[in-house]
Amino acid sequence: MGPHATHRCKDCLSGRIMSGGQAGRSSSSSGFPGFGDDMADMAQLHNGGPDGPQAPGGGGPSGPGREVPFKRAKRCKPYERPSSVSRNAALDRERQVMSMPWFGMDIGGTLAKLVYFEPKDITPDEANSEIETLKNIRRYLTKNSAYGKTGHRDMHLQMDNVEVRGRKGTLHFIRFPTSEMGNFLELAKSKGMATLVTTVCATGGGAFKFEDSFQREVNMKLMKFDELDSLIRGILYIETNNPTECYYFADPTSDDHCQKVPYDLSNPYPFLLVNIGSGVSVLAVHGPNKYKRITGTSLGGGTFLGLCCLLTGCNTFEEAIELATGGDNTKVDKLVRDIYGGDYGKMGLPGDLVASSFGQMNTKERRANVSREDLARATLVTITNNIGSIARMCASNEKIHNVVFVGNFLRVNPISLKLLAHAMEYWSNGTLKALFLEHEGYFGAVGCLLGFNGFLS
Ligand SMILES: Nc1ncnc2c1ncn2[C@@H]1O[C@H](COP(=O)(O)OP(=O)(O)O)[C@@H](O)[C@H]1O
Ligand SMILES: CC(C)(COP(=O)(O)O)[C@@H](O)C(=O)NCCC(=O)O
Repeated sequence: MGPHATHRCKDCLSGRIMSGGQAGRSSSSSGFPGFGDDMADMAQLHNGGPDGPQAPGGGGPSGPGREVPFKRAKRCKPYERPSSVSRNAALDRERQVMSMPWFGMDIGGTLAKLVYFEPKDITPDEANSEIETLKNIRRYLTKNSAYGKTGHRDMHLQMDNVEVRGRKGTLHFIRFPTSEMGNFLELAKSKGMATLVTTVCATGGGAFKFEDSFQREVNMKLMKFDELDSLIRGILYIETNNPTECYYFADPTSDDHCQKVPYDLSNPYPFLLVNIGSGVSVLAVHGPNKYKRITGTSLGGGTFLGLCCLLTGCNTFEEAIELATGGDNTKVDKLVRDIYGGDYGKMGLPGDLVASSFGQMNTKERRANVSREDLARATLVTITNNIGSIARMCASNEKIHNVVFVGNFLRVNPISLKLLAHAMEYWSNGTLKALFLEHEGYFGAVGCLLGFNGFLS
């Protein structure tokens, strides 16, 4: 290592997922420490090195997981002082990233999640110099709860008085269908986004798929982050900032006694993380920067919605859940008692256990007797039980007791929450605990918004 080389790969520093507050506002060239000349280089490292962004942590579809620390260790390299050209590029990048508005975006297979940071500590000087477009965008986002036909702000999830990149403010949570990306970009353009120098922190498959459209339509650069890194970073940040984020269900099968109980996740490791989005990823998390993707399944939230639309003619997730709420899956599924006439005692299988999902639907008579509601319920139970079963096996293999379920499949979906809670407890004789988080599908978006803090602290 020469005199200008310092070994400062982030992986060699102690694991730190930081809240923005840990980077103050007054000691770098930009006034934001941690966003100094080396930012672009660090960003390159974070994104998987000069060869481009890193792939999700799995070893291929449903394949064996690869240890993330191993992958990173390979990238560990001595820091070299950037040339003046790359220093200028880094400064440009820094200016773009630090200029408001600040967004974190997770563009998934079904939903795009947009987290907007509204600064509340604006000084009079800043307010005076703030351009009108920026003020309008802030007003538009924070005064409305619906955007166009399909954009929604989840006001109940809003987080006030939080610190991001050293600034105090409010986090707003917005979602829209990924299929509406074209309309979103048009709306953003109509609000003057293209006239701002903006870099948006982005994650999820869509950060790659739509990168060119963002540049072309709204002159926005996407700073890409890996979705699983972002997911974990977001969970740790939100959990730290919201004391009532995590909960479990006591007595999940009892209509009368089931209740949501807060759970303290401040010492979370190890935990199994099951992200139920369009598809499902299962991770074993041992530390802020130490996790592996164990497996995944393509039978996820997208499958539930797709099958439900096919079977019932419904058109939205909300409609699908409403139908399922009024349905009875035992008219569709074949239970152990339908086969045994009761329990299969020797193997400990109770009579009311589903033996075969949709197993009754092979006869005309049965098909004639099921409602759309029953079909929706059976679809929901099938997908949920399958995920529960995979989660349980993974937890048992990894010898992990806490299983944290996230992802928008769990949105407005108490049936699946309770089924998962029951399944974990019942099949493990009480050794596994299913935990849930209030911000269900927004962790990736928050995590990538915080991205810099993760490696510049
Ligand atoms: N309003 C909604 N529209 C579509 N799907 C929804 C909605 N709310 C919840 N979901 C469920 O959430 C899943 C997407 O979850 P999410 O975590 O956002 O994953 P992704 O990143 O793959 O889009 C859908 O497949 C569906 O099951
Ligand atoms: C490819 C994905 C990581 C994309 O994430 P998503 O948009 O579904 O949240 C996810 O859909 C997944 O892990 N699918 C399962 C692939 C498998 O292991 O079979």
